[in-house]
Amino acid sequence: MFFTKVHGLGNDFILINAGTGEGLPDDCSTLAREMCDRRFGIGADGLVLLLDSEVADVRMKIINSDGSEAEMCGNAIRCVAKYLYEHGIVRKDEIKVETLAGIMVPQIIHNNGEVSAVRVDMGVPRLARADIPMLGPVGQVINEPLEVAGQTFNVTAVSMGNPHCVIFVPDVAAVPLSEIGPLLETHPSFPRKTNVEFVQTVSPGEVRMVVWERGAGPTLACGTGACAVAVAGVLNGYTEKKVTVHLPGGSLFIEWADNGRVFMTGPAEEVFNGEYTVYKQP
Ligand SMILES: N[C@H](CCC[C@H](N)C(=O)O)C(=O)O
Repeated sequence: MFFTKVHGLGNDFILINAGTGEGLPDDCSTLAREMCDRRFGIGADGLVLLLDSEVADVRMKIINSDGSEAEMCGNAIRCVAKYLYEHGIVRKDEIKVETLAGIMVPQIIHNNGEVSAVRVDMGVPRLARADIPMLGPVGQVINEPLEVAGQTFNVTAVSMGNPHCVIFVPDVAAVPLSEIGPLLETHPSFPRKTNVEFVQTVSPGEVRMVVWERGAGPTLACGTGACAVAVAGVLNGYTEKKVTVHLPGGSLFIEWADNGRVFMTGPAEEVFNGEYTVYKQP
């Protein structure tokens, strides 16, 4: 099985151009867990399968390193767009990608004859509690107290097709991410679990965040998470609708446009190609 290793700001993926899906196992969750294992496999935050689509240029199936399938992935879709363009598979500046969160439209950004970045229309954020999904009364979840391990966090919930629990703090460096992240990820208020973002406002146009991802744990970057953070910042009155989001792996530029849609701009890198053959011991 041939693969390409890609990343967006260090949020890394194994990308397989799978076409009809022939040759893939029925259970891709186990394949993802094995391939993503950083000791016994290739190592990655997730497995991205490119499949034929009847409604878009390609269908993107995202499987986290724990084997769970995600509705959408911001860093991966930038990598997918650049891969499709540079390999001549879809030689268009606007590429339609079918995902469980809907059809996303990454745009190739050129500079000096090269692909310098990808700008993605990430669609309209879902803010109704039921659409996150999150348990509780009808309405939005903005700066709402949530009890975790005897502590109370004020959370803002945003869905970019996948769920995000955003918490503003004075200093992200002081957040015990590995302790609190998994507790929030699996909090009973989130029936499909959630991604968890802690954010420090630097200025109305700049924030710093760390992320504990659903199904992957701490990652260097999260594209949908950066979008959720940008939306939460506006909802709480902390930031403007155009914001630079600094993550441990680098920065993304997010705009919540007047038409209600969120746009994310950032880099995508192809690192190496390989062939994955499982040699089961006899
Ligand atoms: N772990 C996420 C999927 C990957 C999202 C992230 N890597 C991104 O760049 O958006 C989830 O289960 O919702």
